[in-house]
This record gives sequence, structure tokens and C-alpha cells, in this order.
Amino acid sequence: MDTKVINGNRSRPDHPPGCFEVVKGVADWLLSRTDVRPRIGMICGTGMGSVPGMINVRNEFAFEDIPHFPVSTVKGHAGKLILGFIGSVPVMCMKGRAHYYEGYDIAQCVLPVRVMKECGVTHMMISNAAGALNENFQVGDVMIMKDHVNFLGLAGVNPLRGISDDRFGPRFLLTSRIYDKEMRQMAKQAAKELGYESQFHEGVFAMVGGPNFETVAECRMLRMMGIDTVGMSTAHEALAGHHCGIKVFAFSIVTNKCDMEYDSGYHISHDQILASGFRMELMIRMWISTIISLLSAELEKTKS
Ligand SMILES: O=P(O)(O)O[C@H]1O[C@H](CO)[C@@H](O)[C@H]1O
Ligand SMILES: Nc1nc2[nH]cnc2c(=O)[nH]1
Repeated sequence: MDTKVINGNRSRPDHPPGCFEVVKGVADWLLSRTDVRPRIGMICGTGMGSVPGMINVRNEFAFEDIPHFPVSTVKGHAGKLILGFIGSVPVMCMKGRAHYYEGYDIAQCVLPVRVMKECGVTHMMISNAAGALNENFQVGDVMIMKDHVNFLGLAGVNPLRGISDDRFGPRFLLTSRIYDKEMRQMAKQAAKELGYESQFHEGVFAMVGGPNFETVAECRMLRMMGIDTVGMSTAHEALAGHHCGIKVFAFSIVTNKCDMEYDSGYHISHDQILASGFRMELMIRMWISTIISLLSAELEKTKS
């Protein structure tokens, strides 16, 4: 595969970014450079930059050095793909992600998820920094995603749009059970074992296009719709993962509350969001390693 193509101009009409040949080519490129055969795929979002520190690293690649990979331009997203082990579990972990608002096609945004699948990933853990709409959520809390409202997907900005290739998954996909029940159960059990229960919730996330934060009217509308947290990532990745048969687990770290009142003097910035995330990293690391040790028994059972 040609690795010298420049990011942002890497697709050809006969090889669109989401096509199977490109995805397989990227997976083969990676697998030929590592001995790790990953089972868990991780996407670490804003504020989770040090979470991959728990990995016993075997190989690390900058996104820009991986053919076709979308490169993150957002502060706090290192743009590194790590292959290694958490305990005895082989993992593939993205330290940062590229977002739709950075200008990528939605199919390019989910290319790493499909590459994970082709590399052997069976379970995925995705994080996002999000604003809380639910009045009971506090900054520093975590919300396990039970479901999502994908505003982009509903409007047709959907990674499943375009030529349908059965090697990924079906044309028409059932999405009422995207977030794996067993993994959510393990995550709740892990929070309980660690004594974190009071900070953990389960709820509904909304993905919006960004990059602006929401108006007061938008926040009120989202809350009226029953949405608990809002962010600018994850739903498309979860959708692509579910589509290709990966078991998906995702969570929001609550980095801010949303602005529900006019003239409230409310202020939020990406730097504040990053700082809120950093404060939660130790807790998240403990929690994730507990989930992975609970998951490792299931992974053993399905070892090829
Ligand atoms: O979704 P992640 O990558 O965690 O990042 C969230 O934080 C950024 C805003 O501060 C946005 O990119 C939003 O999507
Ligand atoms: N859209 C959106 N994304 C976020 N990411 C972190 N906080 C927020 C927020 O309040 N809104």
C-alpha cells in the first residue's frame, strides 16, 4: 500500500475511505509491524490522555504515519495508536481521535474502528468528554452509555451510507442494542467493587456535530428529549463497531454542566474540559483495569 499519501487527500474514487480494501490494507500494514494480536480496542477521548499509561506498550504509531488514518488536530489528542497489553489482555488503543468537525468524512472518522475489527478486536471501549444535561450529574461523574441519539446519523451523516459491503456488516442494521449489556454490567460491578458507585450513572448520550457548544435553547431541547450527556464524538464509532460485530462499551466523563439558564454567567472552554478530564484519569484507569480483568475470563473462552 502507498504510505506516502498526504492526510486529507488519501482517498481515491475507486477506494473511498470506508471501503473494505483500504481497511484491510491498513490492518495488514499494522499487523506486519507488531506481534500483538489485539482483542480489546480502546478510543481515549478528551481528558483521557494518560489512561493509555496503564498499557505495557509493545508498539506505538503516530496516526500520521499510518496510511489512511485520520489525524487529530485537537489539543489533548496525542494522535498515537498503541499496541500492547493490559495484564495479559492484548489491546489496541487510540490515544485521541479525529472528529467529524475537524473536516473528515464520517467514513474516515470510523476507519480506525473497522481496522480494529480486521486486526482481531472483539470488544471495544470508547470514552468521550461530555456536558451534563441531567441535573443530577456532577462534574467528575461518569455515565455508562446505555443508548445514544446520533443527530448526525439521523440526518444522514452516517458511516453506513454508501456502498454496502457484507464483509463489514448488513445494509440495514438493528441499533436498539448497540451497547453490550454484559460489558455494561461488568462496568457497574467494577465501579461497585472500587467504591465509586455514587459517581457512576447509566444514561443516554447525544452526539452533535460541534465544534460549538450548545445554546441554552439547544440544551433545553436535548434535556426534554431525555438526553443525559452531550458531546461531539462516539456515536458514529459505536455504530461502526456494532455494524462489524464488535461488542461495544462506551462512557461519558462529565467535564462540565450544560448551560440551561439565560444570563447565568456560564462559561466553558476546551481547556477547562481537558482539566476536568485530567482530574478523573486515576479513577478511570482503576475502573478500566478492573473491567478488563472481569472481561479477561470471557475473552479466554472465545480465544481462537
Ligand atoms: O469527544 P471527545 O473526543 O472526548 O472530545 C470532546 O471534548 C471536545 C470539546 O472540549 C470535543 O471534541 C468533544 O467531542
Ligand atoms: N457538544 C458538547 N461537547 C462537549 N464536550 C465536553 N463538553 C461538551 C458540551 O458541553 N457539549
